[in-house]
Amino acid sequence: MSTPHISANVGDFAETVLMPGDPLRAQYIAENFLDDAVQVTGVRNMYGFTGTYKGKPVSIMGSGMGIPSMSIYARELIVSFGVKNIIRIGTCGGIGSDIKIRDVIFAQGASTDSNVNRARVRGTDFAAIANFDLLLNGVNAAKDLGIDAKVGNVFTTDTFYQADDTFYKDLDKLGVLAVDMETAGLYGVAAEYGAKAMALFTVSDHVITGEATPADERQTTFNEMVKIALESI
Ligand SMILES: O=P(O)(O)O[C@H]1O[C@H](CO)[C@@H](O)[C@H]1O
Ligand SMILES: O=c1cc[nH]c(=O)[nH]1
Repeated sequence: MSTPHISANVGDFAETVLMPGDPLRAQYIAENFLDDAVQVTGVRNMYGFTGTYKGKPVSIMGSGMGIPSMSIYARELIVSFGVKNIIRIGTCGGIGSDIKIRDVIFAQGASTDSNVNRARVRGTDFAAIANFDLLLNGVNAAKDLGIDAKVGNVFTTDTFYQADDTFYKDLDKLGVLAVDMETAGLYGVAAEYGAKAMALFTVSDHVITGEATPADERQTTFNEMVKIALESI
């Protein structure tokens, strides 16, 4: 059975799917972290894989960039392939003054400049929040691995290149930790279709200070986040 964007059979995906934005990162994770990983979809080169981690079935699939792309894949995974848990593993821009590049951040909630969650409930402000169990398991896994992760509100934007960069300073005053481009949409889709979702990121750059992770270090910090996500399952 296939959907417009996923060519796979029912049962090809595990109940838990980890989703980085980049499909090549999905492939990297499948090849380096899973046992017996097989590719289960590849429509538009948005690769998805299923294998096991420490004996537990798990899938990894790219989400693409932005709420519309993530929302399409998350909905199809939940509604057509029976996926119960989606864990976004992404990169983000740091906002808070105590946020450093390479930090790991859990998105407890996701504010947004997108209209998708208002559209869900008659124009009201739906609070896009992580599933508590997934969040708790993730935070505990980070602790067990000795990784000092931050937990809090993030901001999901439709606009990677902000016209007015003082915008981030206003978010900082409200205690927002970081910016990404998918999480508020993922949390809304999961709530609408009865699945659990949670997102964690590594900070690739700081949108106020301009500091950025050197390319050769990105893989190491990315690996830590993947390990947290896999250990949390
Ligand atoms: O690294 P990923 O998961 O793609 O996440 C971040 O990187 C992309 C922007 O460069 C956006 O998708 C943003 O959310
Ligand atoms: O969405 C993102 C991700 C990383 N850095 C940003 O500025 N935005």
